[in-house]
Amino acid sequence: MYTKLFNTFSDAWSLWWQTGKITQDGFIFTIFIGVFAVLWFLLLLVKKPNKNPPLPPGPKGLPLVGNLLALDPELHTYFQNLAQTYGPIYTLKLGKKIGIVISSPALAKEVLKDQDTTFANRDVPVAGREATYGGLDIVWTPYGPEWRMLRKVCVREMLSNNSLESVYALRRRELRQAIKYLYGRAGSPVDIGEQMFLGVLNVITSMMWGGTVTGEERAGLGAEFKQVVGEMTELLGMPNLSDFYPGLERFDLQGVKKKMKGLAQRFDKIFETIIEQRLKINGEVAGSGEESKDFLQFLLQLKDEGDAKTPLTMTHVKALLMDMVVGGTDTTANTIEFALAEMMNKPEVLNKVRQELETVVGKDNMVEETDINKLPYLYTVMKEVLRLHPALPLLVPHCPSTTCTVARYMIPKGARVFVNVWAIHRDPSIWENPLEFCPERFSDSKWDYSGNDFKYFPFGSGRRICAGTAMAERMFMYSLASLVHSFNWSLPAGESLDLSEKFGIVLKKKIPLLAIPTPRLSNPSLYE
Ligand code: HEM
Repeated sequence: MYTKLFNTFSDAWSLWWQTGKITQDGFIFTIFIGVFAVLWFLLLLVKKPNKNPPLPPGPKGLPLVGNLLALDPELHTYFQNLAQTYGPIYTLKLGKKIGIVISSPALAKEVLKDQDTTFANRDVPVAGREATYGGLDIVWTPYGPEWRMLRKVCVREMLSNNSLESVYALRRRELRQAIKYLYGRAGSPVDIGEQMFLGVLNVITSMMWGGTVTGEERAGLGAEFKQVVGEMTELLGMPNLSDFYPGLERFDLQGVKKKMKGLAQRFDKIFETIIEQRLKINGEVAGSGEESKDFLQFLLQLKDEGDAKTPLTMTHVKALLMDMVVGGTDTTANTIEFALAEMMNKPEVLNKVRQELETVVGKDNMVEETDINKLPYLYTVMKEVLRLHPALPLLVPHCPSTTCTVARYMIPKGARVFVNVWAIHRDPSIWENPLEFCPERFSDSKWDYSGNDFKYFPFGSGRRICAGTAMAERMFMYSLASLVHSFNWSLPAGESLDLSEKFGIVLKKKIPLLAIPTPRLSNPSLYE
């Protein structure tokens, strides 16, 4: 058989040579194709086809460290600048970790809506774990039954509109307290962020366990608590080597873990004391029907009687208290501070808000929370400040639970995904004069922050959307309306307004706003 095949082949060979030049050209072509086919076949054998799509593009990094050395601490602006070069999705190599940065509405939608279940997880940083008893709170618990249980407990019992309605008296009391304090400081500069922080903290702690900070303690403790929460949110946003090289965690080279441990312990001591006192009182009044009706009481009851499949432990109780204190205070207080600063910088906006308040509330009355639904212009101020200074500029980073594809790029399981909502809110292709503070852009109420529009989503979107939106909205509107209605505001002599930001997981003013209140209501007794 081989002889027959050889003969056929050599016959064809001589025929080619004998049929002249054209045949010789054909021969060379055939040889070329043959060699090419063999090489291609060999290549296929050596290199298996790569079915995985590539990672998104990104800046070249150095061996071992990747792009870590180039990171700027002001991550939101740094990420925005890189997006100009690498586009709306890019990769950063952060030591052993892959970071993915998303900066367009279409891709934010793909991550937070189309593939929400996959991305509803967190890559828990060492600082987050240290602050929340090992990540046992709502913010850091992975998506699943435990997270659902924690979120349901908080939203239903504390943060829903119905629960909030039932404790309006607490908010009113705390806000009146704050206004009275400011009245006492008339003519002297006050730290607006600090006072608003204390106001929100008091509302939250009184909703949780009935405790507040008043009188003499107010100034001192306000500053202390604000500093502790501020440092915690700064550590949560800071790039930490222990997150990028898990093997280095035990060395804690930047001291992030140690610092966070110290800060968290300060709150833990308060929580322990309060829980201990409550358990003692509960023992004393058991069965008399005189038990407290606050959030802590509900949690302690749930701990004893809750679902056996997903139990609520004492550690969960403390982690939830930590979430409310850390997640609810700085976010809301910083937003109110930015709003007053932006309005003082644009007196025409401040005057418009004031006029609206004079019409709806009048100079002979203090603002009530029921008034806030009748203040549409103030509402646009809130939306605009949340556009320009979203409290969480990169949301809380998300993390896919499995390797997946976004925009034809591979996003590996466990990557840290930053959605740069700050950059989307300042994108000139979406917003006219994006850097200008202009509440009127929200006049047609086209935009809301329910998480359905990926051009504007200051509270996030999807399963992990902020759990405290209703509370933030009420506290912001009620506090800002009261500040503007009750006082005229001016800067200390020789000071100028600074509107720059400082990055942390929660954005804050680089320079705190110090402003002087001058009472403006008709009757001093209103401030009592
Ligand atoms: C102006 C005020 C606030 C803003 C702008 C804000 C914004 C956000 C954002 C962007 C997220 C992350 C969403 C994501 O990961 O995709 C978040 C999460 C969260 N927020 Fe807020 N927030 C505010 C106030 C509050 C308040 C007052 C509370 C509670 C008292 C609160 C509780 C939470 C919690 C528990 C989470 C974690 C949700 C989860 O992972 O399931 N926030 N918030």
